[in-house]
Amino acid sequence: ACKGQSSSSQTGIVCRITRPAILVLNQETTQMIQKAFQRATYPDIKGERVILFLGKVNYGLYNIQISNLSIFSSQAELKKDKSIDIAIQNVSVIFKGTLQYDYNGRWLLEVHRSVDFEIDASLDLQINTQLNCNAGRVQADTSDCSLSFHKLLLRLHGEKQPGWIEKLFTDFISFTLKLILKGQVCKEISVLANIMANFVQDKAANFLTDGDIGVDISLTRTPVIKGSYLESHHKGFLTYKNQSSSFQDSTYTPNLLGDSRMLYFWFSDKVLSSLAKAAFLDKRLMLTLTGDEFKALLENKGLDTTQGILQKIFQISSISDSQVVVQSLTAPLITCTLEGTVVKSSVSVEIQLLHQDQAPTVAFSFEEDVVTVIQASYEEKKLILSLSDFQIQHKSFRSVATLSMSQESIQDFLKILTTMVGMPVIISRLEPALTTLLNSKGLDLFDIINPEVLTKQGYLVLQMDFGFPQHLLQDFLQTII
Ligand SMILES: CCc1cc(Oc2ccnc(N(Cc3cccc(OC(F)(F)C(F)F)c3)C[C@@H](O)C(F)(F)F)n2)ccc1Cl
Repeated sequence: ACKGQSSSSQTGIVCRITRPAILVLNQETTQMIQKAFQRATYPDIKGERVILFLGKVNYGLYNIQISNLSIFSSQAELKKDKSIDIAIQNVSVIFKGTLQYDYNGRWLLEVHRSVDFEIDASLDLQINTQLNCNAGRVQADTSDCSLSFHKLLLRLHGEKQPGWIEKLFTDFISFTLKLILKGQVCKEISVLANIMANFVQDKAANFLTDGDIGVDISLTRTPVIKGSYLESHHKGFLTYKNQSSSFQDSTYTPNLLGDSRMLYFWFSDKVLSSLAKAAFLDKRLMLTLTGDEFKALLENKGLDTTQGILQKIFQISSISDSQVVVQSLTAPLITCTLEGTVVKSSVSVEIQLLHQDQAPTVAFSFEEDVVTVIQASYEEKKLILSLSDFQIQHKSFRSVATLSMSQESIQDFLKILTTMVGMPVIISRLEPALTTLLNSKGLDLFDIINPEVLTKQGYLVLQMDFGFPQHLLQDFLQTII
């Protein structure tokens, strides 16, 4: 994916990160830069020079290590259609090591000296990061990485340092050191940037996978960088048992999302529909109530179980050995509208009699086509689903017992049963199940601020602010030695 930008970019999901988010994420830049300096290795610097009055001098700086590092500040800004420019000021770092030099002194006396040194450096870093697409994954290109030095001083331990060393350092060694620093630090920054990009990609893929159900989040195009946001476009195709199904969708246009909230996720409703289909195929859209649960539900809705059908039901099936099975007969169809998420599904409800030594038998069963309109919200780290509208289309009813009621009154009763018991129990089971699923992915660890779930014709938008995910950074920093 991505190479050569297939024109019909079938985008199912768009993630937009805006400037306010970049500022929050920038708070952790210093930790990343520190990590890069620490990971970098500094090769020995050896050489020989002819020094006035000393003749040929062999010298070498060995075992160069960082002894301490502090970073003053960093800024990040988005450069339209180009890169994320990160400027880091006043990195002050002290290197420690051993300087060894030897030369043939007067009367051919050989001089070998080894003295510990400290190099006191202060510098600025500029990293202009480009985001590319590589095999459907985000790739960070930080090759435009430059260091500018304010200060680079050599201090020798012990005796006063001979003038010629000072001159050698200033004229030559410092030049080599700057080259080495730039090369090593920028290389580590590139390594870390790509480890991080892979980390996010893998974490995101895991986020959108549960068992055999997954979402293909490979990029459909190179991430877009504008002045006030950056965004990535993903397929959003369903993968079920490793089969991927696609859909035609490129109804996304940038004006559908804003740039005042930190984070936006745009989902085509085809993504939601294919997830519902996978849940159906995975036999997740079924609910079983024990007879007792069913009776309790009826009672606390004030339904009289001594009248009409209910009386018949409880007459035939002694409560304890019966169960109610509710399930989807087809994959629900999900579409998004201004009113909310519309779920069309055909549902069957069976009241089964349980027997000791044989399969349950069905005492009553009925089928309905149900259309529900649902609004979702996320508060106190819990998903909340509220039903705003629904229609019930009665389809069929079967009963082992002969009922002395008209078809009409049976249908009315079933609609009441569905409305007062069926829907609420499905919602009340679905909310915690989805919340548990999200939390199993670690969503509850994120500090999500005032999340909103909006639906428009054909798509759903999640928009939110967030506090820096420290746990994610710690996770990430663990993955790198
Ligand atoms: C889990 C959020 C998500 C990530 C997706 O895939 C990717 C893959 C690579 N990068 C991204 N980015 C968006 C993003 C934003 C916020 C969090 C996040 O992942 C995570 F941090 F929550 C965790 F899962 F790792 C990913 C970044 C991409 O937009 C950019 F910036 F690199 F261009 N998303 C696709 C859909 C969804 Cl809902």
